[in-house]
Amino acid sequence: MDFIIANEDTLTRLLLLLSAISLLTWYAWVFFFRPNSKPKVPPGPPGLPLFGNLLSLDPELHTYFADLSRTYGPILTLRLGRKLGIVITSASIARQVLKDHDVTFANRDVPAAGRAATYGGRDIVWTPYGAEWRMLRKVCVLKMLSNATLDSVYDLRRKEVRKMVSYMYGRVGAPVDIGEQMFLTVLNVITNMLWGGSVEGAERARVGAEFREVVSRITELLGKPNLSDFFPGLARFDLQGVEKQMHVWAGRLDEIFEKMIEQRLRKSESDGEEGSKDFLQFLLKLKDEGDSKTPLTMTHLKSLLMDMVVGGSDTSSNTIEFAMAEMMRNPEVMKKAQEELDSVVGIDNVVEESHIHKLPYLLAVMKETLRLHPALPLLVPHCPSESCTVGGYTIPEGSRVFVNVWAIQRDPTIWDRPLEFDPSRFLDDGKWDYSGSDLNYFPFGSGRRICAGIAMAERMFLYSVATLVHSFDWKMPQEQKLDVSEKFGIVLKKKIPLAAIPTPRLSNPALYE
Ligand code: HEM
Repeated sequence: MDFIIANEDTLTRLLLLLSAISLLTWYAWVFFFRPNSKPKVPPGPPGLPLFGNLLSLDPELHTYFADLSRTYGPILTLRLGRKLGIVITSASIARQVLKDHDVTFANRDVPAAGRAATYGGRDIVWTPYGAEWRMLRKVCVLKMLSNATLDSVYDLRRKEVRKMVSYMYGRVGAPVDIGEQMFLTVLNVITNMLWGGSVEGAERARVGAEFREVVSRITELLGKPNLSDFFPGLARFDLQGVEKQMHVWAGRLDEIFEKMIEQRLRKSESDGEEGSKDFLQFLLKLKDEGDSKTPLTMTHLKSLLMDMVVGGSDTSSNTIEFAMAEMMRNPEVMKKAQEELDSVVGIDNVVEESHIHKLPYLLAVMKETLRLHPALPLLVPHCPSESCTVGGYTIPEGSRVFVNVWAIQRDPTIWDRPLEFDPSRFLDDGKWDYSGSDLNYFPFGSGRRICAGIAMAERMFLYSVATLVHSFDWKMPQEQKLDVSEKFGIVLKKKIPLAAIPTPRLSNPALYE
């Protein structure tokens, strides 16, 4: 009997021991050895409780992010209050986001400022990927930004560019603010296409300066880190006043839109069907026709006008300003561009848009300008609609994804002498284009959310820059240094505006009329 009891004791101890060993083994497997089924979020700098990395953000986000990537690698995490920011700084990871997982990342993380500027985010830029976005984009691309429409309104571009040349001719010998003049020109082209509105004479400078300030304030607010975005619970307090300011600035544009729409409706009533053929007229007609599935509403209509004015103006004019500054800083580039123009256009002639297809060097100047100074250095932030694995890490649903195209296009492993402005790197082969298919060079973005205005941007840039450098030689006022440093915003701009002195190159004063 004693023997049986002793054996039972041993058995119990043995069972207990085995259970303990199994438990320990399971624990070790789960916590130490089992591969984690979900990869971790990317590494990133340590942050403070609650605020994370918010307080250490540098206002020059594009250079700050590039610096961080040198420590934390091509995909890194920033804790921005309650939101995760993911920064991507390599072509291969950018490809995964914008191409391989295109649909997952086709949404935007709409900032409070964006919502305030666009009637609740009802425009192309901020609307989530889906039927409404497709409808808006189709309307714009087909009816305003297609090559066919752009061909049909060449006269508008010509009129505005000639007006600018004539203004500059009148100021020969004195500095001209090139960014301001280009902004006015692009704005007049856009508003002419929208509702036939262009301003002349003294009004041109006044209205243009006002518009420029409004657009510049709007893009500044869109690029500014805002607590409302990082602590959604605090959004209704608008602690930094970003939304309030945005309502003021965007409200100024809204007043203009309202006025134009009202005028147009009155005119349509009196003229009947026969009326203008501009984009506003087309949109009003489309709104009235209604489409049962995804109708265009008045809110959509106004937010499209907002996209065209804000998205199309200083992106193009800032790029042209950078190009002029880079060419002036690199006189051999300016010389080559002028020689090309002289041989294609001639010195006793004016540039026409039909010439631009015959100017490969100028096209290379545009590509090189957009490589070094991409107008949207972090694109427009994307946002995954569900958690997704990228570069071996998890990007959680709802993160704000910054693709640092500015840094990728300066990557020394891709680009030889990356900081040098050398358009000839784009001459040898047709390898680099604006399609976004090569993620080493994608100044207009890539994938579904690629820029909707590439054709227009290309024409405006090439035609305007061709005209500026064909018509004039340019120099800096004596006491001023030429500089190409940048100021971050959702749209990159020159820190110091370029004011340069034009000297006529063409023989006949009639060519400046
Ligand atoms: C040099 C000039 C320009 C550059 C470099 C540029 C670049 C870009 C970039 C990088 C994006 C974001 C792509 C992404 O997030 O993946 C974008 C979006 C957009 N751009 Fe442009 N852009 C320029 C001119 C224009 C013009 C002239 C217009 C129209 C008049 C325009 C309209 C738009 C619109 C509507 C979007 C939003 C697209 C969407 O979310 O579906 N852009 N642009």
